[in-house]
Amino acid sequence: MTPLLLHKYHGLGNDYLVCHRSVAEQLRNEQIRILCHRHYGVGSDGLLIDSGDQNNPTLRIINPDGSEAEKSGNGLRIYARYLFDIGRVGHQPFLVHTAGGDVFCKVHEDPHQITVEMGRANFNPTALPALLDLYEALNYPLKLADETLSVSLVSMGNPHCVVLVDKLDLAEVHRLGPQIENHPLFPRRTNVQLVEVIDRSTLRIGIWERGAGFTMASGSSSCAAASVMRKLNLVDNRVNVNMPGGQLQITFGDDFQVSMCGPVHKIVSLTVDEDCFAGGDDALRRPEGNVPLSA
Ligand SMILES: N[C@H](CCC[C@H](N)C(=O)O)C(=O)O
Repeated sequence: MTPLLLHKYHGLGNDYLVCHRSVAEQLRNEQIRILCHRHYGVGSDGLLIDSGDQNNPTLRIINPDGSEAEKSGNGLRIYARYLFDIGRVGHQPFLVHTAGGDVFCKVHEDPHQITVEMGRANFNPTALPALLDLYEALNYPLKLADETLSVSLVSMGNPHCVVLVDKLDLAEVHRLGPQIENHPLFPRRTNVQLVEVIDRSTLRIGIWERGAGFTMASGSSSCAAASVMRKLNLVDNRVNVNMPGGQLQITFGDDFQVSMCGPVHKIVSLTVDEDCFAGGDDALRRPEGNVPLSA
């Protein structure tokens, strides 16, 4: 086994491990999940795999539950900064391939600031996918076990279900997030955002990520929430999205082309000891967050 060299970065507290595909190819899906575990591994909201070749940067995104995401906004900003740090790119905009579409990234003169052209917000439910034969699903009544919610669906290359609320309550994100993430309407599950409109240029959002759960921030969620609020004419073309981890700036071009700008910070480069995996898959049956009294 060649050394398992990893790099850890975060975008507004949405933290990711980054590795070259030559490292990822040595890892089983269960081992990636252990690496993401907050107590038995390095801990992260996912693994970013530097795929493609020297001149065709390609990003794969693995969630902590082992599922693969089509796109990640914070992940793309982190990947762009990683490519800058290893000297693969400079300050000129460059193309990155993802399963959710090709995007242009730009590392600013201050390399803590990265802009990503995230593509066009797609309001057609089949783009998520969602099992709805509708052209758009805005203010759609989504039936849950104990209630019906008014939701709006949008794809940023990955799926999003946006819930407009009068006042953001993060406890509601924890309560509703898993129910919506796993709703049968979404054959590949979905990311979830609860959104409070502060004014026509400011949102507060809470995020429940597909395959990751509650996160401090999410780039594609910020784009999704802002796009739905723009579609509903509740915000203008420049929106500051506030999350527990901080703020991203979202800007709309023609036809709901979405641009996202925000920070990235590097935490550490490290080599993982193989002993990390010696405990087998037991770690995957252990709690991640605050350990419950009945553990
Ligand atoms: N869990 C997400 C991918 C990461 C999204 C988020 N971290 C971002 O910054 O966009 C999904 O399965 O679609």
